[in-house]
Amino acid sequence: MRRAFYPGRFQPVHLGHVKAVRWLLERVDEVIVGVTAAQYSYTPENPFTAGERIEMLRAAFREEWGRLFVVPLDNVPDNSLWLSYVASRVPSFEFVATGNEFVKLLARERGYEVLELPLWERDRLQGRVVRELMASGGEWRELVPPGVAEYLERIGAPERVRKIYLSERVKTPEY
Ligand SMILES: Nc1ncnc2c1ncn2[C@@H]1O[C@H](COP(=O)(O)OP(=O)(O)OP(=O)(O)O)[C@@H](O)[C@H]1O
Ligand SMILES: NC(=O)c1ccc[n+]([C@@H]2O[C@H](COP(=O)(O)O)[C@@H](O)[C@H]2O)c1
Repeated sequence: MRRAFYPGRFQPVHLGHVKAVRWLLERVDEVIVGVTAAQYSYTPENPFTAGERIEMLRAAFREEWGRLFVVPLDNVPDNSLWLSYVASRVPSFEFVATGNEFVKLLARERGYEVLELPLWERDRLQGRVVRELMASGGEWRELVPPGVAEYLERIGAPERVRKIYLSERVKTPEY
């Protein structure tokens, strides 16, 4: 059984994540999706709770669900201990899948094989862009899977993100 650990904050789930998971499922049998920074919510960087992010993942991966483990993981203060902590919380894995250079470094130093994820349309397919579009009243729906857009509307996500950005005085760029 070939398993990859794929970490991300999923704030929110977007079409880049969908591409990444499908790409991975062509190469491994199962993917452990680590919902990181699980202890954070209602902040500009992390507006959604871990539970909400898990609901988004299910909406995005209904067909693939049987081959995924989705595990919420708090961030830990000491980076050198992060992957040991992760290994104690999730099913066993041999690969770490990421496009993030820092995660690659930590993984290689712990002896994991890294699956380097290609990035799709990175200028627009990133969580920060989706959040900023929500905050500024822009068109964010086309950047996420339809089921995720529906879910985000249902929980009032654009309104939440706008209020968080306003209360934290986060500067939103003009789109
Ligand atoms: N456009 C994309 N194409 C492929 N993989 C992506 C894309 N965007 C993010 N990923 C992958 O998903 C993981 C990170 O997910 P995460 O939700 O934390 O990041 P993000 O979309 O860059 O969010 P943020 O802008 O909030 O930091 C990384 O391994 C990254 O390589
Ligand atoms: N010390 C830690 O807890 C630690 C270290 C590295 C990455 N992480 C998490 O993994 C995520 C990796 O995803 P990104 O590719 O978005 O950076 C980070 O956003 C972070 O939440 C946590």
